[in-house]
Amino acid sequence: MSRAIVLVLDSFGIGSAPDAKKFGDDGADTFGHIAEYRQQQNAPLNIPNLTRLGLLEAHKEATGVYAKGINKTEVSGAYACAAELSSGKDTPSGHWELMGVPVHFEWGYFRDKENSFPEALLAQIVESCELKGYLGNCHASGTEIIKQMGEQHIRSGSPIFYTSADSVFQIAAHEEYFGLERLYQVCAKVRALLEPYNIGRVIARPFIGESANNFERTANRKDYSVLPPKPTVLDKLQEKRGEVIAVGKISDIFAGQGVTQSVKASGLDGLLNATLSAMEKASDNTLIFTNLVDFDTLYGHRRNIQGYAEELEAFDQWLPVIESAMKPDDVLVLTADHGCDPTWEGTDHTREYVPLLLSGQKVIAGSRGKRNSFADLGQTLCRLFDLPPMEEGEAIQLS
Ligand SMILES: O=P(O)(O)O[C@H]1O[C@H](CO)[C@@H](O)[C@H]1O
Ligand SMILES: [Mn+2]
Ligand SMILES: [Mn+2]
Repeated sequence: MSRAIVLVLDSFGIGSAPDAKKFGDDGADTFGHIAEYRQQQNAPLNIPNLTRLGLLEAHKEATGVYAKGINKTEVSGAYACAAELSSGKDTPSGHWELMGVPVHFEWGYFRDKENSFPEALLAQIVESCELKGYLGNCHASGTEIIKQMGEQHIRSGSPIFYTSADSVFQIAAHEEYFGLERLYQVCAKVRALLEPYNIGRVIARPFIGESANNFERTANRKDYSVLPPKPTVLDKLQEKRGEVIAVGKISDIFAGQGVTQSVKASGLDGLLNATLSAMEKASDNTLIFTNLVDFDTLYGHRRNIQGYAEELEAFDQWLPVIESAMKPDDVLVLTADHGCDPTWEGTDHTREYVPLLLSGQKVIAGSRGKRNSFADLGQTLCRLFDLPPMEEGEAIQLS
């Protein structure tokens, strides 16, 4: 009997995927470009533990070249790169596919950059949420739009609606002036009104502060996702009386489906401390599933290369701590849900390969090649937990 600890470094892509061109992302490489930037700064990325677990080799499998400036070491884990089958490069699709359920249908999108939302929908929202009006109604970066419209929002009481290349409806509002609970209520209503539009997520984006110079988003972000289209590994494990401990955003991403315990935490240290406490308590037959959101939200979307690099170095330092909390049969998995290259144009995700780095006492080191789908991880977990196989994905050989 085993336990698996799956850490999703949200947005940590390792090179443009075979179908990246379709997304305008040919040449994107979140990891490779961060490494290149740091080499140019004469401060090469210091990630000895990720390197030991096979990150450099997985990136080379994906791109054909080694990331710049990083010293190679002997690899002690199994490593692969995986392409995505799902139609979109969004967070729910990436996570569901990792758990064995790629998204084969097309999401609805609000593609217009301005006046993005249909008028009929906006009218319904205003009426059912008893709003005076709304601001935004465009594609935007969440931190920029609160700078631009936050003060007007406080004066008018109208929430800020925006979207992106993802299938999302995002609502920013001030935690105190508008009220956090009221924002959540509005999001829940919008979630229901979006039914005919096939939209993946509504995201509540609360913020605090008094003026454009000091508005700040808080950890009270909440995602209202639709249910995964089919049962995932989480459901299968739960059926077999296994435990699924979801840390951070994971429970929201699966709309609670298949989760037996949800632990909320924020920040890299907060999320990894919560993961460690789960590792201390969890019995056999448990999946501990953690999403590390800051890579994406604070650095990828903000196109903050140096911030992303430092977060990677901080994460690397955590790895020996996590490894020392592992039991002999535990398997640790490091992966990602899509890319978000901080050197790329715009502020959206990038279509990339993700790393699959598997380690633990029973894992034999070495390459596991290029995988066609993130769902190979789901199939691997099914085998590890002795569950019936998923419809998609090929299990990765551990030993
Ligand atoms: O710019 P912010 O608000 O961080 O939003 C980003 O986060 C959302 C979820 O990943 C994406 O749709 C993108 O728009
Ligand atoms: Mn994501
Ligand atoms: Mn994102």
